[in-house]
Amino acid sequence: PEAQTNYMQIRESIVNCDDLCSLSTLTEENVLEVLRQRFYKHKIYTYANKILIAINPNKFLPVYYNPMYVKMYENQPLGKLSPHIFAIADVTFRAMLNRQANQCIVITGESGSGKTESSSYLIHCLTSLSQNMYSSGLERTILGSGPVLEVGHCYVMLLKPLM
Ligand SMILES: Nc1ncnc2c1ncn2[C@@H]1O[C@H](COP(=O)(O)OP(=O)(O)OP(=O)(O)O)[C@@H](O)[C@H]1O
Repeated sequence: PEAQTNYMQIRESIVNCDDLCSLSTLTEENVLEVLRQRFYKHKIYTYANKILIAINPNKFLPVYYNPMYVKMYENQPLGKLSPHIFAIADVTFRAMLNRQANQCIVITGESGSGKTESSSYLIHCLTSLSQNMYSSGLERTILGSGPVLEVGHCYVMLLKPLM
């Protein structure tokens, strides 16, 4: 029973590892194990410091995309709450406003990994965050136009402050 308890505790700590940089031993095997165990628990997002790793669940996970989540992640430092794409949108948006400087989000992954889907969630969140400043047709316009720049398996989304 003691070995069983230890095993459960190790599993639990693996699943709760929100940031790969907090692993005491950083090996490819450990990284993959964390991502795998989290994925089994429907935790598709994990940080590697300020990088967000998203694993395509291939099904809609409503728990992630409740509109309330945009509010929840608003103005929160990265890493304070569970890893989420809305957190990335929020910190980038805030950095753009506070520094009055261009910011960019790079989304990369192989074909079918979820780049387009992730771009849509980012645009959705950025639109909500900026709804006081822009017209409500913005999201439709941006979603219709697709990512700002696509190079190979890489999308680059540029956020530019209004002068
Ligand atoms: N976060 C997600 N939640 C639910 N389903 C997702 C998610 N990400 C991706 N998918 C599913 O995976 C499919 C493929 O994703 P997507 O089209 O975004 O990949 P991609 O990286 O843009 O592919 P390509 O480079 O070939 O255009 C989507 O149609 C969607 O069904």
